[in-house]
Amino acid sequence: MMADGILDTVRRDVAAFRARCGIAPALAVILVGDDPASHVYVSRKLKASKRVGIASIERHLPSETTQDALLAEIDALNIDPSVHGILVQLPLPRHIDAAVVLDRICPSKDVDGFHPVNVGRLSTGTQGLIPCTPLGCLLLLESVVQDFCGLKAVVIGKSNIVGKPVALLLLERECTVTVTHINTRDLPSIVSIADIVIVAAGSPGLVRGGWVKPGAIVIDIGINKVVDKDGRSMIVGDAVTSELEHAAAVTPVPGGVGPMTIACLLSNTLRAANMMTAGRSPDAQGAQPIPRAG
Ligand SMILES: Nc1nc(=O)c2c([nH]1)NC[C@@H]1CN(c3ccc(C(=O)N[C@@H](CCC(=O)O)C(=O)O)cc3)C=[N+]21
Repeated sequence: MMADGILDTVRRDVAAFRARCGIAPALAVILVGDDPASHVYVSRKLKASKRVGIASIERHLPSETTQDALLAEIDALNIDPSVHGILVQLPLPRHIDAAVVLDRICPSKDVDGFHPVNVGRLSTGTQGLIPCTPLGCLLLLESVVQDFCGLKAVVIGKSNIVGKPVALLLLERECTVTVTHINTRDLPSIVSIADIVIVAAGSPGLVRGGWVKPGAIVIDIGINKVVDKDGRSMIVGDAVTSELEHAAAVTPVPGGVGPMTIACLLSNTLRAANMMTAGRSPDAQGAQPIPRAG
């Protein structure tokens, strides 16, 4: 799996960082409340950190934590020089305004790439920290696409964490990008022109075989919990994989974009640590190039 290759590279580069700086890169993960899926994701992130030698700090706060208390927690991590990356697991409880919280994270420690400074950097093609899922999609695409120039990419979904940033990354690669969403009309006919289909709609079975042209590449970002006919619950994506034999490549769910997200989070943490120790950060002057695969 490609995520394993990235993790191997991160592990090697973490060792070099430790040799040079005498400390390990450190990732702080803040989890508010008891959402079971969030707990599973956070434990995966912490386990993967351990595997590559990144130190992790877990802050588990009760669901009734006030917004001010959460902001104070972020402030403390922001000024702690031994912390290189900060991630606040989403979704947050309803009484907390996620936009205010994400705004508070120091952009140079924002390993999710959700802070407006990093969003702005991405939109101008000059940022430091790229959101993990979109970056993972790009790396998967780069493993099968030699030249993106002029390819037609259709993105289904316009969220801030996936749809919009992945569209910007593909635009930066000179794709012709169409962003579609829940109110898009004639979605199947729009998808049918695509060389690259990126689906992040959270709708199981949305993308049917007949929507996708032969030879297209499908990146499936959906994570949907469904119950099969024997009553077992399982995770499926947004594309009907069994109908996509005519596609050039389709990412599976599970085992596709999800593990890449985690690998990119750790890669971002190492990058944040390297930028910080080199006195260069995405909120300082000096733009960082978008990293390439390989
Ligand atoms: N601040 C923040 N940053 C995030 O990056 C973030 C978040 N909040 N909130 C939730 C989403 C979701 N997410 C996933 C990460 C890994 C898998 C993953 O590894 N999935 C495996 C297992 C799937 C399963 O069995 O559950 C796979 O697809 O193979 C899935 C989903 C990160 N998110």
